[in-house]
Amino acid sequence: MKHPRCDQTPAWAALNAHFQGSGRRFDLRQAFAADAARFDKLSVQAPEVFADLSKNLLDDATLALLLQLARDCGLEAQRDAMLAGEAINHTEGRAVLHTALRAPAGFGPQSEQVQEVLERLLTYVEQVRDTARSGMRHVVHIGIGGSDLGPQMVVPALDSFAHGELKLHFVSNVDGHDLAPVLRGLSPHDTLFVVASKTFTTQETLANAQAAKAWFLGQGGTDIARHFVATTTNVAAAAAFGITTTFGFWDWVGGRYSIWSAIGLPIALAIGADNFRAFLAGAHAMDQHFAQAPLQANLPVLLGLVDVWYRNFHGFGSRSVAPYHQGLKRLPAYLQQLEMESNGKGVDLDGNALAYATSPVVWGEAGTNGQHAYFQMLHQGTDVIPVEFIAVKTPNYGPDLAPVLKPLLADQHQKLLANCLAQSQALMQGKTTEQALTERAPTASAALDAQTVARHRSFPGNRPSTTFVLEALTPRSLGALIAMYEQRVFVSGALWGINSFDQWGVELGKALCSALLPRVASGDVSGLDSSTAGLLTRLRA
Ligand SMILES: O=P(O)(O)OC[C@H]1O[C@H](O)[C@H](O)[C@@H](O)[C@@H]1O
Repeated sequence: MKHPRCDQTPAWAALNAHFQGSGRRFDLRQAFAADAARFDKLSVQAPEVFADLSKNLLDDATLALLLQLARDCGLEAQRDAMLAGEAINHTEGRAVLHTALRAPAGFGPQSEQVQEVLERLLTYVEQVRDTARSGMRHVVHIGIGGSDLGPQMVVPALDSFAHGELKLHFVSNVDGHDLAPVLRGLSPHDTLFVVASKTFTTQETLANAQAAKAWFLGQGGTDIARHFVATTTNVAAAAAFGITTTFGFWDWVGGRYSIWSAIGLPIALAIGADNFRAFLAGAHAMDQHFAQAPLQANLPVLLGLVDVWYRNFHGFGSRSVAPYHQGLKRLPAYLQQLEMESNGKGVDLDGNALAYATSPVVWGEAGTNGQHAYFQMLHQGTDVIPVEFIAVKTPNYGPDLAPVLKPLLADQHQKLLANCLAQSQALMQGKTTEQALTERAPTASAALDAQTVARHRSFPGNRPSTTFVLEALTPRSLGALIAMYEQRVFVSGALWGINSFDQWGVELGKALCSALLPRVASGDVSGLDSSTAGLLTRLRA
């Protein structure tokens, strides 16, 4: 069924008028002063994730119009079509059913095959974990993009749940500087290689897998069948490569949504079967919330609506993610693929060029590190960049924490939380020149007059942010958090009327790379543009 594109709806026109009127002049400070209940009204408790949306540029009228936009675009019907397994990835003729991977047995589409692989995978996982001390203690996961970013993000995030004897390594880049240092110091007899590729055709992954296999045999390794496993939808290609132990998944799982499939093998190896099931269960709980909660209390829906409000009306071009948990340091990279590969599209479902913006740039760094690098721009730069803070109430430093560290790290955790709160407060409050004038600036140049210094030291404020709070970073809460982001990306994509589930934009570079590869070897630059020819010649010289 066809649904109206956002810009073809009455709500879109009404939002435009509202933005041109009071919407663009909205002031957070006044909104908080005028309404003591703002936090209560604009915060949502979803499964495992509490979200404070109150520091966003939203008033009742904006929210009502955004919810109307969701209805005008048939968001609920679009959501239900995805969850029911309709082929909503229409350019590839595929369903989009990553939600089926985390549903309990017997629930929804594809359950039987999902459970069959999951059981086999988790049985294998427990065998490897049980014998890690005497068997394979190192796992080298080889994959890229959606076959890498998820495990690479989640394994350190859940470090305190990890098997003490198993060490996980990740190799993705075709650059040998990725593989070489990982293999240095490893020995084939206690190393397991996991070759992860949905298609099993990806240049980088196949090159690294070939090199790993050659290294394994060269170092005296013998049992490829035991030391190499593949996670893929292309079991035949893995077999042709010489890998007989394979855990499959299906074309209705997008690469960037595949963390819940066999691609999650390294996560399951690290945290074990029960914790992996909890990770899936957390995501399923968020799916149920997304499927059932009324739009105005539906967290992924509200987030997606705010994204559209900022991108298309305020014109904000990027969003920064600041997880205040070191374990989540790879979350921004994970979210980059999730959001920018999904929604970085320029045509609607019928292939018509869009007259409005789609995916913002998503970027970030773990807090507090980012504060000492680019937060300057967030506070005083000329662009308004909404920031997303993630705070975790209760830390977990894992087993065997030295007793002397306990009170010290408890204190550090308080500092971490205070920093997180201070940043969103500072973005919102800002500081006027008059306020700055009342303060002494110890490092200010004596040659400058006070007014000039105060202008440099003032902050515009009224800069929006969202803060998510998790009780603790656990397999379950992390599963829910990731699912929340996935569904939110679905929401903005559905309103924009784009296909969030293909990625044709990565193909041209791959094709040109294939054409250039023999030229890099031969030096033949005939017919190339002068820049490419000049660079190629220089790189070969
Ligand atoms: O899993 P693979 O088939 O090896 O693909 C790995 C990655 O490469 C592609 O270029 C896509 O842009 C990604 O969506 C995908 O996750």
